[in-house]
Formats: sequence, structure tokens, C-alpha cells
Amino acid sequence: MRGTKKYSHVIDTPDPGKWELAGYESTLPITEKSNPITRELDRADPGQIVQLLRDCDAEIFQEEDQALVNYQRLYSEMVLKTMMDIIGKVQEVLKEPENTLIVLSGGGASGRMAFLMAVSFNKLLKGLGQPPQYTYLIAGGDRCLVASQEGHEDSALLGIEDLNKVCEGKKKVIFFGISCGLSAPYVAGQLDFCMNNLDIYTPVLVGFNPVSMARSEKIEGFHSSFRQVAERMEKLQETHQAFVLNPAVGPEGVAGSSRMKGGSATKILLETLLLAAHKTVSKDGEVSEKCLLEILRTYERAHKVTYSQSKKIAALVKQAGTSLQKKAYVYLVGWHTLGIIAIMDGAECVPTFGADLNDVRGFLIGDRSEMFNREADLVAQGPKFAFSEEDFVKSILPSLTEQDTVLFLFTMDDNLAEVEKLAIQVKERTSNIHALSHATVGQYLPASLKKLIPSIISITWPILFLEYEGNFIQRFQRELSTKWILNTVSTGAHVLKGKILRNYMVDLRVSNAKLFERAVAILQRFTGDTRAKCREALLQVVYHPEQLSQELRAAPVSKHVARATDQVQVVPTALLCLLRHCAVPEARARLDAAPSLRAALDAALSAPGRKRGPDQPQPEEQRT
Ligand SMILES: C[C@](O)(c1cnc(-c2ccc(S(=O)(=O)c3ccc(N)nc3)s2)c(Cl)c1)C(F)(F)F
Repeated sequence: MRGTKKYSHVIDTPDPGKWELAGYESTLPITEKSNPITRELDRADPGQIVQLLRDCDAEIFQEEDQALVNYQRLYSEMVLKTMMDIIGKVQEVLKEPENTLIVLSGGGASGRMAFLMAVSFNKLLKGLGQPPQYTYLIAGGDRCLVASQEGHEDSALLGIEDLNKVCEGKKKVIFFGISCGLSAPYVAGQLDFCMNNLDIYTPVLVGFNPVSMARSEKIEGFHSSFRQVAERMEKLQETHQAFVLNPAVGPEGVAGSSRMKGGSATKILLETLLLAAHKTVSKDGEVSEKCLLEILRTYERAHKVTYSQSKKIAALVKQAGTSLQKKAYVYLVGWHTLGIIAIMDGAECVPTFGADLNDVRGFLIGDRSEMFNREADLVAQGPKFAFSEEDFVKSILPSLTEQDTVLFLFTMDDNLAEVEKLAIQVKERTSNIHALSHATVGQYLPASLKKLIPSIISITWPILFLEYEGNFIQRFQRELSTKWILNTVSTGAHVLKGKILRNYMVDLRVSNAKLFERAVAILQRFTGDTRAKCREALLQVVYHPEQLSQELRAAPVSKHVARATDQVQVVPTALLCLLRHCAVPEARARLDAAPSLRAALDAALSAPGRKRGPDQPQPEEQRT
């Protein structure tokens, strides 16, 4: 059913999908739902994987459809108006830099996007000869920019402590709390703190669920749930003292993996808002809805331009999948901010796919001064989190093999001699080198580089005739394009490795409260058993061989998470216990004996009486 579209769009956004239908998993938060587009993701070939994820990303730009359940979307009147109201507040701060601050904050991938945007807009201010006015916070500190540690987002008090630290002495602060699912306690604490200090703070909640779907469970060690905090924010929005910016963008291609659409939508939403604020402050003009639409359209164009390279992206997915299947590695080597995006994508594979730290790793080539709040925290991570050019040359190059995949990420404005020099060093070890290069119309790759790296995805962007801030739109488009491609390559590679069942990452690491709930929900989805029975099975595995006492069952989720975080295959083991009605040791033995996780689960799922119906995956068939 083609929706009624209010605006002309650059891309052919998919018709409203099944997930907008009122009955579809209606109680589930949109961000946690399974996206119908990718329900057969685990059986797709590389080309199909790219198409499916492309269509999921396109849902970000889909307009509200009155005919279906009415979720506000990116282009909805209410969202655009809220953006305009927030811009007014940002302009006030930008005009009065003394003792004011704009803070972007989040846990995990949201914190990484916060970091990326704070770096970008401080660079924009520097180019205008102005002092930095942005800073970022990520749950767990700078080390979590390069190494994912999912547990830190569970502390509301840690969020308050971090916010207090960076805002000391400030008289006016705009705080952007980013939580894609409206669920991170770290952000809930910060928003609540802002609402208790409205003389200094203007809090903005950024996420992609309606407030009615914000997490309602009580937060351990805190007086409110995320839902209660969000409802209080909504109330304060009536008097422009707080704002909720939460368009629906649709479920993730891999259920709950908010690093993908959630991260991209965060970047699109906040870069558009902040860029519009800067554009109008420097021209002392009024921001208009037209200006917002113009910027949003450049991101839609970035989607169209990026996925016009789908065939080459699919070849990269296949190549990276082959490396992982052979227990070899994928190295993402990016220049400047493309290197930051590379590092983030690699780090996110660990919690998302249970990947080893080395499976997909990003490296940053070029100057990284003025980036990190506390770089010492990063470098102090030790060699396993090394991400510099020196680390790549010294500790990776010598051990590169033909099975590894190396992907360079650069723009034609970077030092191409430096790119060529490093490419030559890589070629001495392997011919398996690929590249993604961004150019502006009129820039061409040197023949020598094309000869060195035969498979280059070369994206040419139209010249945007926009004033100073416009140059940043170029940069933001290239970053988003690179993020989309890397997300697709790393996700696709893990699909081909057999880590995904339908579009669920069943073997998730239970390393925070949200992931604990997701684990229980996935068990319910694949067994049809009650939540109580699934939760019991999960706890049996987590505490095995300890017998489950009433006390343990009633313990706080943080205790279960602490016990489960370092365990492997907890959810698949619990799933087998439920499906085969067996004890933990037998389930573990079956997993160990099976050629792959999927084979073990498929066998159990296709046991007599079970079929891959609307909610049951079919046994694995050879991918075409
Ligand atoms: C889609 C699915 O049913 C599902 C996935 N995840 C979940 C959840 C994951 C995390 C939660 S949660 O932490 O309680 C949460 C997270 C966000 C939010 N707004 N509200 C609640 S629910 C649910 Cl309820 C269902 C499936 F199949 F994956 F299990």
C-alpha cells in the first residue's frame, strides 16, 4: 500500500511495512522488534544481504502513514517543529560561549556517535576561530569508544557523576541524552539530573521509540524507570524546558542491533539540527523548516549514492565472510574520521556477534589530536585495543595472510601518497586488499592507486554549493556512507559465518540488563514457552552447576548479568534445554558436538513437531 507522501523524496522509501501494522508485536518497543524485511536474512546470499539491509536503512526516511499505526517519523510535523524549538535553544548557547556547553551523551554505539559529532562540531567552531563548545560522554569512559563494554550503561548514578564532572562551573548547558531504545539507565540518570536543575540544563532526549514504549522496568539503584523520566520530559516540553526527539525509524535488520539504524538516525537527526543552528547563527538568520528539509535530503541522497554501489558492497561482504569463515581477520584502515568509524564498527562486532576482539578491527590513520577527552584512557587499554597506524604497521602487517581481508577507507582529500605507501606494504603480504574512496565531482583516483588496489569502491559526491557549514555536510555524508557500508559488511560477514538465526543474534553476550531481557525474549520467540519458563532456563544455565534457589531467582538482574557476562553460549544452551527438555550438561554437549551453532539449533528446532512457521526458523539450507 503506497503511503501518501507529503514531500518529494530522493530515494524510493519502501511502502509502510508490516511492522507499522497495529497488531504486529504491538507491545514490543519498535527498536526491539524483528524487522519483517530481514526475516530470512540467515538464508540470503551476499547480494540479497545488501539489498535487505539497504531497505532497512531506507525506512529511516519513510514518511508517517496515516493509514497505518501513527508513529511520528523523521519528516513528521511534530519532529520538525521540535527540532526547530531545540535549535532556538542551541542558538542561544552558541551566541554566548562563555561558561556554556553542549553535551552529547550515550551508552555504547550512542556514546560513539556522541563522540563523533562533538569532534565534528568543535572542528566547525575551530574553523570559525571560535573555542570548542561541545563535549561528549560515553558510559564507561573513553575506553568504550574503542572497546565495547556493554555493562556501563546500566548505572544511572554513573551517568550523573560523569555529567556533573564535565559541567562544573557552567551556567547554561544543553544536554542531548541519546538512548535509541529509550532504555539506558546511564542516560535516564542524566536526564533526571537535568530536570532537577533546569536553571542550568536544557535536557533533550533522543531515541527511536514512542515514550509509551520507553523501558518501564525500575532501574536498579535509582528512583525512576526510563519511562517515568521520559514522561516527565514530555510534560516539561509543554513549556520548552525539555525536549523529546523520538521519530520511529523502524526495527533493526538484526533484531535490537541499534548500532545500525539507531546509530545512523542519531547522526542524521543531530547533525541536521546542529548544522542548521550553526548556519543560522553565523548568518544571524532565522532557521526554517525548509533548511532542515534541505539538509535531511542530502542524507537521503547519501543513501541512494551509497547503495548504488550494492554489487561491489556485496563482493566485500562475501570476501569478509570468507575471511571470518576461515578464522582469518578483517582489518578496516581508515583515514581521519573514517578511521574512527572503522574502529567503532570493529568494536561493535564483539557484543553484537560475540566476535573475538581481533575478528574485525579498525585502525585510524592520521592526526588524532583534539579528539578524545582523555586519550590516556584509550591508549592505556594496552595492545589489544591498539588502533593507531603504528599499531597496524608494527603488530598487524607482519602477520597478515592471504586469508585476511584489508579494507582501506579514505577520501580524495587525504594524502594519497600515504595511502599508496601503506597499500604497497599490505600488498607485500596479501593481494586481498580493497578500498572505499570518496571523491567530489572532478577528482579522480590516480592510476597507480587503481593498479595497486583493483577493487576500489569509488563514490563520487556532487559538489554542494553551500557556505562554510556546507563543507561539513560533505563530511557528514561521507561518514554516514562509510558507516552504512561497514555496518553492512561486518553484519553480512557474520551472517555468512552462520552467527544469525533468521534475523536474531541468538548467541548474544548477556552483558547488561537490556541484553538479559532480550535473551529471555528470544528464548520465548523460539520456543513459544512462557517468559517465566524461559527466564528460569536462562538462570539455570547462568548459575550452573549451582542449584537455583528462591533467593537467586529473586536476585537483581545486575547479579545475573555479572555472572553471565563472561560466559559463552548461554542463550543457545538455554534454548537447547528448553527445546530438548534436557539438562545443561547435555545441552552443552550437543552444542560442542555440532558442526556449528546453527546446526545444533536447527536440529533442535526441526525436531518432530516443530516447523519454521511464522516464528520458527527452518533448518539451514545451503546458501545459493
Ligand atoms: C523481537 C523479540 O520478540 C524481542 C526482542 N527483544 C525484546 C527486548 C529486548 C530488551 C528489552 S528491555 O530491555 O526490557 C526494553 C528495551 C527497550 C525498551 N524501550 N523497553 C524495554 S525487551 C523483546 Cl521484548 C522482544 C525477539 F524475538 F527478539 F525476542
